[in-house]
Amino acid sequence: MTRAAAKAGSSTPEPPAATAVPKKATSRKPLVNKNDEDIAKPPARAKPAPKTKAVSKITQEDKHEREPITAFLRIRPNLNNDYSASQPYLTHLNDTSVRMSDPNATGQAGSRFRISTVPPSSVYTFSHIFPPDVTQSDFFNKTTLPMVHDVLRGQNGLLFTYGVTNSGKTFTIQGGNTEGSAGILPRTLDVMFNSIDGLHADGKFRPVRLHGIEPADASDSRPPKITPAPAVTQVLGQNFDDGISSVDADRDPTVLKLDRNYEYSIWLSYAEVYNEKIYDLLDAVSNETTPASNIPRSNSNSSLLLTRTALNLRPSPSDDTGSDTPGKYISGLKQFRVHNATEAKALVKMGQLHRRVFGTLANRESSRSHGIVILKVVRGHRGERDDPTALQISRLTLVDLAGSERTKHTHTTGDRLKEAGNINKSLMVLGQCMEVMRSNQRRLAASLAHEGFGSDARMDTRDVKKGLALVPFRHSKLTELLMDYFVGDGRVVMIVNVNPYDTGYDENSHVMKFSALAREVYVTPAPAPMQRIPPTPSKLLPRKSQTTRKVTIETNAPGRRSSTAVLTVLEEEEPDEGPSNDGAEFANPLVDALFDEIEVLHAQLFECELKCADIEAETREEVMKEMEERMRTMENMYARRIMNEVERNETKTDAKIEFLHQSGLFSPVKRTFSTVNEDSGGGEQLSNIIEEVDVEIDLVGSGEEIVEESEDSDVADSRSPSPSVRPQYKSANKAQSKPATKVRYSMGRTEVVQTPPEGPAAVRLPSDEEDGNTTGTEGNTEDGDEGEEDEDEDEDEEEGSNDEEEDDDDSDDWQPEEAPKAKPENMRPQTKPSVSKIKSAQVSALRESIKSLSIEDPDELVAAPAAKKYRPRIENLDEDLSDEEEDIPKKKSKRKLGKKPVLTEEQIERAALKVDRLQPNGNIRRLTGRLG
Ligand SMILES: Nc1ncnc2c1ncn2[C@@H]1O[C@H](COP(=O)(O)OP(=O)(O)OP(=O)(O)O)[C@@H](O)[C@H]1O
Repeated sequence: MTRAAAKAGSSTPEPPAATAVPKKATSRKPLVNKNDEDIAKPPARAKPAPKTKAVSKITQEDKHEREPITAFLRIRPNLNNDYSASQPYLTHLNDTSVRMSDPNATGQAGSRFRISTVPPSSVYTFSHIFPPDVTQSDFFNKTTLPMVHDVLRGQNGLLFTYGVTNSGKTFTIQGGNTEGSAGILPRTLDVMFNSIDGLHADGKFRPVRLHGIEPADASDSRPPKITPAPAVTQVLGQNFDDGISSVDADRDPTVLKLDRNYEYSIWLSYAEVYNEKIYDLLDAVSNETTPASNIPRSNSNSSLLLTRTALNLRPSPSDDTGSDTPGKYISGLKQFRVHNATEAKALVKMGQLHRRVFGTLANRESSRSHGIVILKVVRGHRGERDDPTALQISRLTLVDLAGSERTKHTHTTGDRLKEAGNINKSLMVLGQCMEVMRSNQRRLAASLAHEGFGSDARMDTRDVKKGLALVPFRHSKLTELLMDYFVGDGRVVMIVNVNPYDTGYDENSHVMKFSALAREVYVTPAPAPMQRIPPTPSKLLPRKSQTTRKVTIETNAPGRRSSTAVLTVLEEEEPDEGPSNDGAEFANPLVDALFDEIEVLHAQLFECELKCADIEAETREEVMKEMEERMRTMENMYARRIMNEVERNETKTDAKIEFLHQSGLFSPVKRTFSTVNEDSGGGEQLSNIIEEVDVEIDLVGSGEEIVEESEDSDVADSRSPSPSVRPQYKSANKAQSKPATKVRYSMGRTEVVQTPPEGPAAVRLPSDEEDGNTTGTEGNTEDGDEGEEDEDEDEDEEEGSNDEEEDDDDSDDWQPEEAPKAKPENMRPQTKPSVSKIKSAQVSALRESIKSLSIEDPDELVAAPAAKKYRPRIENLDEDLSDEEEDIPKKKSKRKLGKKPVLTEEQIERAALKVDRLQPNGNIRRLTGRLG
């Protein structure tokens, strides 16, 4: 853009704020475009020759009302309840304002960590807000119909949709496939052709550049050939005719009332801006370099080379119009004269097909390019048909912008990153242009509002304009192409599309901010100027640069086989003719460099934000993992502690139970005993041996308690059940000086228990082996020797496993505070010599008889190897006993017992006889039974 153009662009006058409008504004002429009579007497005829461009511009601007860019908001419905889980972050306050609240900042976790600079809640105002349930027809009538009317009366107009991906931009422009869902573009075509019905011009002239006109070819009046290249249709596997027949099914019946003295011809072009290059979507796709055999068939992967050429923008010569209105046109863009809406819609359809074929994301619905449809209306008075200077050309440009989301939200890389960068660049530049225009307009308004004298006197408006900032239209193809609208060449309407259920709150906030900014920019919707015959356009220079890229197309049309094709797209660029040959444009390298710098800084800012977000996410994850690990460790530790505590308590309880058993406080000791049935006649018959006798040989049972002399305490001592008992016993005897000694005979084994006269001071801890012996005996009597051995083996195994368990447990279990060592001699229990020698002799004899039962060492029988593990701390045992005596479960008496020696029947018999002989009236209870 030239400096002059930039100045002109930035010189849009002040907004019509009450304070900013000088008295001069009251003398402005009414809007000429509102009156058909004004159009009938176009300004070109009466236009005085401008002395200078600047003066001319000011004059032209001052003639027309300025108005802000109109911004409409359209809220997308929640289709198919896709976002049922989320709440919309837009609240529809009234027809013009809406509140936007960050869903992450409403007291939920994470709001403290928001890195977004976007405020959590803001109210935005629009010219009108359309709720999700607005119909396409209503929307069109309120947003676009007035503009269509203006265009047909000679006024230029620009309408563009702005919003993030999936917000409904394409739906708004093109519409859907269902009845009544036609969008703005097809409805515009319908209304235009409905309105000019019977008013078609003969088409002697065609429009060129922005405002130019030239004699038309005869071919221009023929209907356009609406057939995409065969390659394209075959690639897509679609019959294009089907598409055409369906385009006109949904028609808008609106008819606008026009001045019937005028004739009209309508011309259509369709371009796209992709990767900062402009392509013609209605140009025939060339595949000349590809042999016909290479045309891809269904499901084939053969490559097809398609070529298209990128077009340049050229400044529209000012002598087209005689005005200095700047602006650029797409050089070489094809335009077709369309005779009816159906024809026009078919062309649009073909353009969309090409857009899809050449799009890098051909299989996605998302538009990554800016689609631009330009409708030109050539209007001439019936009486001046042959006078080209009486013709007026107006333009309506409809732009479907690409999604405005940033790269960080789309996880774009490689080519997509470049593509996204270019989309962002053009939208960013659009925002910058608006920003600069707004600030220029404010400065100008402030200067015009200034009142004063001398040095304080109001500056000359021309001087103020010289100091205004340059609007950077040239920095993107999009703004360069649309710049003439912003500098006073028509009305501008922006449609903001928003999907309030989408997660892109930040992105939508930027969209809203952009719209707020746009609404503060004023444009001058001047009527399109009248024409003069332009000079013949210069010939195109030979093509220069080429780029190729691969595009993969997949089709999945319903009812058809899916097909895949790989295309090679050759994109050529026409040589840029450089700055305008009319001298209207020159570049300022410093400004260019500064804008480039801004872009670089913006890119760096994006990068930094992205990195920050990544680092934050990583840090959060690390912290979470560490916390989880710690929690797990603590959980395990506490679980282990609880287990240890439980085992310790169990051990303690076991020890107490054993202690109670031994101390006789808990229950009578029951033991099994096999003996000879007296009734069998002398005990000769083994068959009469009692199978199971619950016998307690209690030598004290009938009141004959054998209490040994202190000198015989060795007996008791030596038969102490477990070494572990001894210190306990000893300590108990310290308190109880007169322990009683009980000798028990149980199933061929003898045990002598020191029982203190009072309380449970004397302790004997039975071993598992002991109890096991009892069980084993029961089994033996039934199964005989063989079974007995098996049983023993099984028991051995079980014992082994128990021992293992116990050993394992030892590591975690409660440990005795102090393992008792050997009992010192002088600590042996002392008993009073209060028992008769006869009884003592009887005991000795009994012992002898037991010895004779091949039991070498009776101590072995009562040894309690496992007792070492269960050594209760007896200091507090009395208390514990009193507390827990009641709770001791009876099943404890059935603990698994150890192995014991087995007596033969003969031995049992002999022992029994001896016992009988010794104590014929003794307390031996015999219960009859049988063996085997
Ligand atoms: N108002 C609406 N009513 C019904 N469906 C809608 C509406 N708006 C959008 N849609 C549907 O939502 C989907 C996305 O819309 P669309 O393609 O127009 O989004 P977009 O903003 O153009 O996306 P992109 O920028 O990626 O091209 C489409 O399926 C479209 O039909």
